[in-house]
Amino acid sequence: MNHPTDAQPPAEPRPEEVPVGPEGTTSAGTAGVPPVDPVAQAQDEVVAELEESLQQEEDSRLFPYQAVVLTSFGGPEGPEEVMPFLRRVTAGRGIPDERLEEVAEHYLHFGGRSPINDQNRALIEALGQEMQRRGLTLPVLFGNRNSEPFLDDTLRQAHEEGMTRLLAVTTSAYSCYSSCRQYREDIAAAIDTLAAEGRTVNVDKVRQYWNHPGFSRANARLVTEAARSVMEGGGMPHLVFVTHSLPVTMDDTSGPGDDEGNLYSTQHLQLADAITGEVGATLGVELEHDLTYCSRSGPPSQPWLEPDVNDHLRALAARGVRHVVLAPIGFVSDHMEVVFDLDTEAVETAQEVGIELSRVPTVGTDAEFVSGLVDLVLERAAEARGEMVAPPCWPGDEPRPSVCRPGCCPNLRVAKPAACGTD
Ligand SMILES: CC1=C(CCC(=O)O)c2cc3nc(cc4[nH]c(cc5[nH]c(cc1n2)c(C)c5CCC(=O)O)c(CCC(=O)O)c4C)C(CCC(=O)O)=C3C
Ligand SMILES: [Fe+2]
Repeated sequence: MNHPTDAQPPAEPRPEEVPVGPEGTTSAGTAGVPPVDPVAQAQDEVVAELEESLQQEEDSRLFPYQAVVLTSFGGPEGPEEVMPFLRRVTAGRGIPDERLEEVAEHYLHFGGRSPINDQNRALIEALGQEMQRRGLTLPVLFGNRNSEPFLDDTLRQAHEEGMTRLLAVTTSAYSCYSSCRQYREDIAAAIDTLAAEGRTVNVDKVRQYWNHPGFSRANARLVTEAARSVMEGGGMPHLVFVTHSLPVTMDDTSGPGDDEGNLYSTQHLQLADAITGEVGATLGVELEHDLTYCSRSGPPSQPWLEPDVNDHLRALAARGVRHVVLAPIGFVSDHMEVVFDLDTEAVETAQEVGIELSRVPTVGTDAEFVSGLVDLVLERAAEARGEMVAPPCWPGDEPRPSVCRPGCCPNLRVAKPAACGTD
């Protein structure tokens, strides 16, 4: 470990503190060995002790966890992986074949390689660096739901190395079945697979972080930068926020219970409003904004959240809007849904209708976001130790629970066990 720069230098030891060697002699003056300066040696020992106690104190900030697991969707990394990946994602889900072939085309258009795993490896690297900077020594592992490295393999490897209490950080910020419970079901399935091999592993999860400032404020800053450069070019930006569409029934049931619901769309609307207010205040203008959706799938007869981002760009153009800042607040990195559905399709639509589109980057490995994830890890560890925590929130003052409540964001097709919750 490096010496912490802000630590006090060890005090000069007094003569009576100079340690005594095993034979009852101080090491100075031992015959045949060059004389050792007893003061310097004592200082070294004091430093070593100090470092050890610092180390223990540091590790206790993450107690009881032995590793963080970045838990993500996964994606193919070569053309031969595309169809097996898509079949895994859609198993038992009634996605029409035409839709699968169409999605396979999107991947093949990029050489059959999704950027998502590389982006997650970069995030793991950034998380590791930020933890190291703060003197936190936990390993950061990688486990996917739909592609290698699979979550169960990662947990098995961790167990083989003696780790049994892990903390999942997912690459999904909001609340709905696809963004939360489905991850929890896949974590439970991985835990079950290991249990069948006689291995016991516990996994907790950080709260959904749509309103953790590390995520929300980083998004606000990125949108501000994009809007500012449109204004510097003489345009008036119209803010279009975009997220993954869902079947309306999935949005209706997102959240703590049937009577509440619509948590997914509500969270996005609240964040879009808050960011718009923030950008406007920073730039000294009143900006218009809307929330739109992308990446719809499922049969046409099934209603999904609307408006589609492409339809909305056409409608805005018809109203005379010329400059759109497109903010993909629903996504954490520039993966396939962003590079295809937005940077390919939406960009084409904008060109067709004469809109100048400036696409805001996703949070990716933004330092504020990465630092926020480390804060979430520390927060969850403190919570697991039974300490009082004051979870920071923006917008609003309601953090999502890190242990999901019974029945939240239900699986509408089959009931399955889910980890990190009370049901
Ligand atoms: C809310 C949400 C997120 C955001 C939260 C999160 O990040 O988890 C997300 C992320 C992602 N979705 C992804 C890919 C896919 N999603 C699909 C299908 C679906 N997604 C849904 C929702 C979401 N999806 C839904 C309701 C479906 C319908 C079928 C079902 O109910 O499951 C399909 C099947 C084909 C199709 O229908 O398009 C694919 C291939 C990738 C990987 C990208 C890459 O490879 O770079 C990522 C990050
Ligand atoms: Fe998806």
